[in-house]
Amino acid sequence: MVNLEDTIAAIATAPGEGGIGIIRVSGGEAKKIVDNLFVSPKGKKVIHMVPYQMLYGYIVDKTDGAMVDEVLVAFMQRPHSFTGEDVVEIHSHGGMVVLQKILGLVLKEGARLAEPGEFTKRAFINGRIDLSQAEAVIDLIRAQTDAAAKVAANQLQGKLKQHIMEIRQQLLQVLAYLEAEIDFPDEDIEHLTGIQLANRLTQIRERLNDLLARSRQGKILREGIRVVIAGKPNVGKSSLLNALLRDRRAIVTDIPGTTRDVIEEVLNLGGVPVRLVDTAGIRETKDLVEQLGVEKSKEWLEKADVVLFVINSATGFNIEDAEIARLLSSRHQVLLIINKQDLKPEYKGEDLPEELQHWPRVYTSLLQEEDTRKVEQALLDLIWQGKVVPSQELFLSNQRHISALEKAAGQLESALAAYQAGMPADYLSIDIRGAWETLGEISGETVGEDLLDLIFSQFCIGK
Ligand SMILES: Nc1nc2c(c(=O)[nH]1)N(C=O)[C@@H](CNc1ccc(C(=O)N[C@@H](CCC(=O)O)C(=O)O)cc1)CN2
Ligand SMILES: Nc1nc2c(ncn2[C@@H]2O[C@H](COP(=O)(O)OP(=O)(O)OP(=O)(O)O)[C@@H](O)[C@H]2O)c(=O)[nH]1
Ligand SMILES: [Mg+2]
Repeated sequence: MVNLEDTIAAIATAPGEGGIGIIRVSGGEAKKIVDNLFVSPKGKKVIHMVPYQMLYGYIVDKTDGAMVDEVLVAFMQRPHSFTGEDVVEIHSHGGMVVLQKILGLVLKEGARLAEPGEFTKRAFINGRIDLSQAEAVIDLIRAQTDAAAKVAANQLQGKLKQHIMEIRQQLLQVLAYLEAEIDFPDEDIEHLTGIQLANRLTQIRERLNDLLARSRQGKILREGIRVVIAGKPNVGKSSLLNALLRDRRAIVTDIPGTTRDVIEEVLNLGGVPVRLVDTAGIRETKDLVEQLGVEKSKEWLEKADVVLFVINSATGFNIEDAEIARLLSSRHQVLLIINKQDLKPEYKGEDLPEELQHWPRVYTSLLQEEDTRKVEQALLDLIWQGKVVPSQELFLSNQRHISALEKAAGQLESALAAYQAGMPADYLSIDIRGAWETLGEISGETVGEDLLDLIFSQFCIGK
């Protein structure tokens, strides 16, 4: 456990070529420490820092009186700062030597180097933000697409926090009624009827389920999905990869067995980070290298979220395709790509086995640009399953939060079941209290030190 009494400091900007760099100092001594290093243009040593006003001057190394850099200094007075403590920022030139030198001087004045994520951790511990907002900070920094950044920004704004607070409040109210029931069963105070109680619990559970439905999308935007292109040799898998990437990434020839190794690329599909994987055509083969490729294809199929299963209109669905279909399980989402339609436009998949008929499908000729867009649209439809939540309502993407919501929904479910089985009030209250506690894990009110440390250690230094 790190000491929160210390004044901490770190370089907050990315190391490298930036024009300006920021050293952040937070804690009780922040003002004094920077004051000791800062000299105003008139040579004044002890300066008056006005909160939220930039001061111009120099950082001077007292040991030799040398000017280290020309800087701007900003002071944010507690509790009105990111961490809730006094924060002073030194905005210097961006070079690493200058930044390290100033940081060194700040440490010499008595600050300690901040742990990764310690500024944000302090913001959390001082009640400036809840845990879901702290986690949103990491997500925002790591976001790879616009949409993922939007989800994180919504969460940082406190939209999830708000829901969790309200739901926990509702649970507490129900608990209060139950306690009254348990403690003063005969007295003339307001009791909930059994039906009212069940209604309230059902409402809360519905609210949790509604949040969970939205979280699926948030998670996709945050983590992306893995899309594996599979099929027998020569059906046009690599052509599809190239078309989606708008790039000649993979070798395409009319020789079956062209692709030997998996090819992985990242694609931004309407804001969804898609990890697109082209695989070797799956077939029985005597060629050792190809065999290894086929093994790898099968391994990747296991890991796929979505499979683009490519078949060839000219040959129809044959025994080789059937072998590959057997490798797909109900866990996979499958989009059938019925390719080479230019060779046999009348083929409409009529020979597909009954159990595969329900898969969504696209008819393509990959020699045509607009068919690529048809594949993209079908893929997006499959990913979103026709439900697109307005972007300002997306604020849930983190598996930790999703698991807690699922657990809480389950606890309410079992409270309802207990009610239906006619169990006594104190029995119900155990599950309801459990749900209240589980939701507190999202906001961070009921999590242990270990988990906090784990979460904040994922941050970068200076955040
Ligand atoms: N220079 C700089 N830029 C930055 C940050 C920073 O710390 N320093 N941030 C750091 O992540 C982000 C901005 N986040 C911040 C969050 C709260 C406060 C803050 O001082 N809040 C006070 C005052 C608000 C007000 O005046 O209304 C408060 O909440 O009381 C500052 C920055 C991004 N840009
Ligand atoms: N006529 C026609 N030819 C296509 C179409 N799509 C791909 N091809 C051709 O089919 C051949 C095989 O394409 P690839 O993309 O290499 O096939 P693949 O599935 O990756 O094959 P392997 O890597 O061997 O498994 C190439 O000559 C492509 O130009 C299409 O829609 N129509
Ligand atoms: Mg290929």
